[in-house]
Amino acid sequence: MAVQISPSILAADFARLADEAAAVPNADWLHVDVMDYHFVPNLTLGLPVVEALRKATATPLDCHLMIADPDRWAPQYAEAGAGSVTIHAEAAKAPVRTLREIRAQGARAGLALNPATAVEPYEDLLPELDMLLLMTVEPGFGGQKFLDMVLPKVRRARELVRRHGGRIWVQVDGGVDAETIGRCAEAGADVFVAGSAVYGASDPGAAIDELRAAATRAQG
Ligand SMILES: O=C(CO)[C@@H](O)[C@H](O)COP(=O)(O)O
Repeated sequence: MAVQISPSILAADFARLADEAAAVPNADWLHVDVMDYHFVPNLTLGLPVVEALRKATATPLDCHLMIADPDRWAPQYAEAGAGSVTIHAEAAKAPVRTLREIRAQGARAGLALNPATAVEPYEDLLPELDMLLLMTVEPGFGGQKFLDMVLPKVRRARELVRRHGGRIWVQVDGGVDAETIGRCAEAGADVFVAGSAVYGASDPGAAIDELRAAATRAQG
């Protein structure tokens, strides 16, 4: 599948979110990290900001819920207009119901796995999914170093997805930059979240072009 780049607004200026969204017109998605001080030791934003961003940009929102009770809140993010809503396997208590509710609201449904969470136990959930998100840092903060140990899991996820028809996107998130993105693409990822590498660059749009080119080259 063609490479997709999803810049993470966690690395953007929160006081100027509409401008920051406008600074990346070539992004496929805008990655919105929702954190609640419980599932991760950080707090970011919630539904009102997602609703406001939805009106401020035409770029679809890729909401990644790092929250303790995704079963309660995920459908509301889809209802608020997110194009994709991803819940964590480690937090969801009723993932089948929640993933179905996300889809019923018209959004794509994603399942995220922390670096130490294996993908194989979730094979039976694949029919409920549009995307698997493999964290390549421990969730909670931007600007961390990419964890190479996740790359074999990216390969295994791609193989599982292939056996189930190849329809599901494989997203990587954390420490993705112009160097690490090639290894992720080569391992089978096709959707790339990048915070610091995009919003830390002097020209965020050019940084996206560079990431896309590096991933496309590595896909071969
Ligand atoms: O979900 C997270 C962190 O928990 C990510 O989306 C980060 O925001 C990515 O930031 P960089 O590692 O690219 O700076």
